[in-house]
This record gives sequence, structure tokens and C-alpha cells, in this order.
Amino acid sequence: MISSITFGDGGTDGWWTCVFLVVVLFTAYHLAVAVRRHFAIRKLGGTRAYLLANNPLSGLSNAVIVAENKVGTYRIVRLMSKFAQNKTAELNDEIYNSLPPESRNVYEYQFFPGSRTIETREPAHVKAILATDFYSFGKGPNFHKMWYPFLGDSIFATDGKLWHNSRSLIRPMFMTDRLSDLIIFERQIEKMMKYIPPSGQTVEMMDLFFRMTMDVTTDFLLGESANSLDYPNSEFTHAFNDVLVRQIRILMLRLFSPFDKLFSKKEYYRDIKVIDQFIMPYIKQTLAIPPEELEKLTKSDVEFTFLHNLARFTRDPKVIRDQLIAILLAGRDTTAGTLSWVFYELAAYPDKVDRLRAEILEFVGENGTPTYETLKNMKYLRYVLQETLRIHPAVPSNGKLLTLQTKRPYVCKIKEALADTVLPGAPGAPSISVLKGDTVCYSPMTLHSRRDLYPPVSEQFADPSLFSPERWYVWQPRPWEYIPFNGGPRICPGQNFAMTEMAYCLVKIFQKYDRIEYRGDWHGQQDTRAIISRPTLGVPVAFYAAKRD
Ligand code: HEM
Repeated sequence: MISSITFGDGGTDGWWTCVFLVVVLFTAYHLAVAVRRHFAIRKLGGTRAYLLANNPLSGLSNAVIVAENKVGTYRIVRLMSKFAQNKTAELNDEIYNSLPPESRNVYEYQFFPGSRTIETREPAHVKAILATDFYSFGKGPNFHKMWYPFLGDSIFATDGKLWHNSRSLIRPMFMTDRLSDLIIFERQIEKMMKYIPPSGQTVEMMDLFFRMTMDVTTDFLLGESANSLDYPNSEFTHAFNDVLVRQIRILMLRLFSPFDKLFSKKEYYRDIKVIDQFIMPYIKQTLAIPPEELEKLTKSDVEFTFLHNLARFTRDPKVIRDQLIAILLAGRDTTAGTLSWVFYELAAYPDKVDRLRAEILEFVGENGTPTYETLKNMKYLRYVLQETLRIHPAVPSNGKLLTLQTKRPYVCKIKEALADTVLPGAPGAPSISVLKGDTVCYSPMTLHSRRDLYPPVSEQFADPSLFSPERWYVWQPRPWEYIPFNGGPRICPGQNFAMTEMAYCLVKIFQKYDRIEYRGDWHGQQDTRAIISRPTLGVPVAFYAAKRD
């Protein structure tokens, strides 16, 4: 029948028949998938979230986003242009504001029935993904595969047993307040301060923060810093800066698969080689230390490094390499990006600088050295950091793929097959069925900017869009409404390390300076998100040294 269909000038055309068949099979397949998924969703007892786009046409072209009387924008084109302009926060607001009142905080879209993405800013959903239904969600095999050349089998790229092993391996180094960490902060922050020019001269602080956190993290991991403060143009520093950008480019090109293979990955692999050439000698050196010597080293709080700790539990250089790279990645950009935002915000509020400095002088004095105890007791200092992470969470968006595992990971004793699951409904709303393979994204940034989760604006509680550390004196976010460090079993293990490092840095800077002046376009600032948030225009400021008694 089909072969008798005629096209064009009336002759039977085998090619057209093939195309026709492909279209029919493609449509039939997707219809079958859609029907199967429809029933699977119903069977789970939940519903779908508000559907923003249902097929390539509505997804790619005319998905109507109704945002304050603006109708009919082109979603993907718009998304890409907002992303290119570093305005994804604006786009998120626009999308969420366009949702119907009964589904204000969650929506979904799909180009084909089998590729569904759910986006949520509902605390109950975040709690389920990160904690109560933890084993149903993970990074997924695709993420592991895509990041493998750079991150290997490290804590960041894995789920289940591999992830659990990594977590156990690194946990001991983050369990206690280590004196050696304070010594590292002192050493590297002091060095950074030498690069701040005399009063009144402009300095690009973001650049200094990225170099300083690179040196702190390598010092912590290897016992020796990469010294990017003194040598910002070293091959290693460049490779580490570039590799993430190249990794993101590779991930984005995957959207155009299989044509992504046409693009060369030579530079990406070259960067990884440079990074490995820097790290591997340290690993070799450490593995040459006899186990009994390593055990002796554990007694020394100052000499014992992260690398020593890893070598006590595994002699496999690849396992050690993967974990080191992951911590370097986790620890550097997050802390540098956050510190950059702290100084961007403070530069607009001289009164808050005064208040912060007064607290620092009260607790540490002009020349004193901070301890864990003094840092913990300085409330305003902590509130400055918490407030910065509320407005500018370092990881603004996060996603979890519903895992395709057939068994629960071994850490959980229940062995039944991992089935589809549901995200709990908000009060008064039905739960949302989630099927294996669906992608679920939650965004700390959009969650933190939900006005309905905050108390009314008052004299003590400023508008939530404003930087106001003072609000923390009268307000405590409810669980799962403030998640800069994630939560549940995958909560950031470096949280205490990062908060101490940033607090230490603020103390050192404001012991010396009592005024900051912003030397750029403060209001024109944007948010670049190469996974980690940072100010697009950098942080050009001038510091003014305080008069000493
Ligand atoms: C302001 C600083 C920091 C912030 C806001 C932050 C935030 C986060 C977040 C949101 C995650 C979860 C990411 C995901 O879902 O994949 C995470 C994971 C992680 N962070 Fe941090 N982080 C910071 C600093 C650090 C530091 C300094 C270290 C180590 C020195 C570190 C080590 C890690 C590790 C190892 C993970 C992976 C945990 C796992 O998957 O089990 N972080 N961090």
C-alpha cells in the first residue's frame, strides 16, 4: 500500500516513502510512549505539573509565556538570549509569574513524551528530592558519562555505592575544626592582601578571590599551594580556569547530538592533561610514604593533609586523583564567587561596613588573629555571609535525574526494585507523579526569591530583594526554604570550611580597611552562571585603610 503512494511529478519515489515511513514510525512510537506515560502517571496516583510545552513545536517556537501582558514570546530563543545576557533569574521570574495560581511553584515541559523536565521551587519537593526520597534521585548515568574525563568516579559525578564510598573517604577531613585550616587561611589571605593596592586605588577583587581560593584549596588538599596569587598565568591555573568553560560547552553541544561530535575536544583534553600533570607528582610522592609513617602523620594537626588522608584508605592513584579534582572544583569557585558577591553588596552599604567592622574590632581587635570560637560568636559577620548566600546562592540551579537504577543502593537495606515516585503536593494540591528517567530541577535562587515564604516587610525585616543582614536577627528560615549548601545526605561537606574561610577573609580585610568604594556600574551588574554564580562585571573597588591609634 505505502509503496504505491505517489509524490511530486507522479513517479514512485523510494526516498519519499522512506521519509514517510520514518515519520509514521516516529509519530507512532512517540504516541505509544505518551499513552504509556499517561497511564503510568495516573497509576501513581498523582498528576502532571502545569505543562508549559508539550512537543518540539510548542517547546521550540510558540510556547506562550504570559508575563505581565506580554504574550507569545519564543521560549527557546528567549531562553538562549536571556542566558547569553546573564539574565536567567529574570527569565525564571517571568516563567513562574506566568503560571496559573493553582500551580505557582512547579511546572514541566517536554519536547518528546520520553524527555520530561520538571522545574520546582517548592520546599516540600526539595525536601523529597534531597532527603525523604533521596534514593529515588541521583545525578544519573548521563551526567557521570559526560563529566567522566574531568571528574572520573569522584563524589561529584556518581550515585549509589561509588558516591557513598567517596563520601566516607572524604568525611573525616571535614569533621572537626582543624587548626591547620586556620593556618592555611592566614597564610593565603595575608598573601592576597599584599596585592591590594594603596588606599583609593582600584583593584579587581573577584580576580584576587579566585586566585586566593585556588591557593587555599590546593594548600588544604596537597600541603602546597598552586601559588596562583604570585603566578596568575601559570599553565595549571589557566587549564583549571578553562576546563570548566569547555566542559559546559561540551554539555550544551550535546543538545545538537549527533552533530556535537563534529566539534573538537582537543583543548578540553589538553587542559585535563595539564591538571593531571600538576597533581599526579603529589600523589606519587604521598603513595611512596610507608603506611606506618602515614599513620604517624595523623597525629599532627598541622602536617596531615587531605591527600595523606586519602592515601591511608586507598593506594589507587586514579581514585585519589578524582577526589582531589572534585574538591578543588567544589571548594574554589563557590567560595570565590560568594566572597565576590559579599564585597559587591557591602560596597553599596557603608553603614553595614561600619557595623561589621565594629563587631570585628570588638571580638578580634585591630591586630588579633581570629579563632574558630571568635568567628562563631560574631553574629553580624555570619549574617552578612548568610544574607549573601540567600540572594546569590553559589549554585543557583540544581537538577537531579530520577535514577534508572533497578535496585536501591546497598546503603539502604530495602532491596525492592526502585519504582517511579511522586513529589508531594503543596497544601491543597495533588502530588506530582515522576517517572524513571524524568529530570527534576530545583533552583535555590528562585526558591530564595519567593516572597510568600517571607514575613511581611517591616522596620526590622527589609524587602526580601534587598541585602539586609539585619533581617537574620528577627528571622529564621523554615527548613528547606533556605538551601545554599543543599541538604540531606548530599549536603555540602565543606560548609564549615567555606564559612570559616570567608569569615576569616572578611575579618582580615576589615581589620585593615574601614571603607570600600565601588568603581564600576553597580546597578548594571549581572549574574554569570557557569554552574557557579559570580558577578559578570567583576568587583572593581577601592579600599581605604582605617586610621590606627
Ligand atoms: C560558599 C561556599 C560553598 C557553597 C555555597 C557550596 C554549596 C554546595 C552545594 C549546593 C552542593 C551540592 C551540589 C550538587 O548537588 O551537586 C555542594 C556539594 C559539595 N561541596 Fe560545597 N559549597 C561550598 C564550598 C565548598 C568547599 C570549600 C568544599 C571543600 C573544600 C566543598 C565541598 C563539596 C563537596 C565535596 C560536595 C559534593 C557532596 C556530595 O555530592 O555528596 N564545598 N556544595
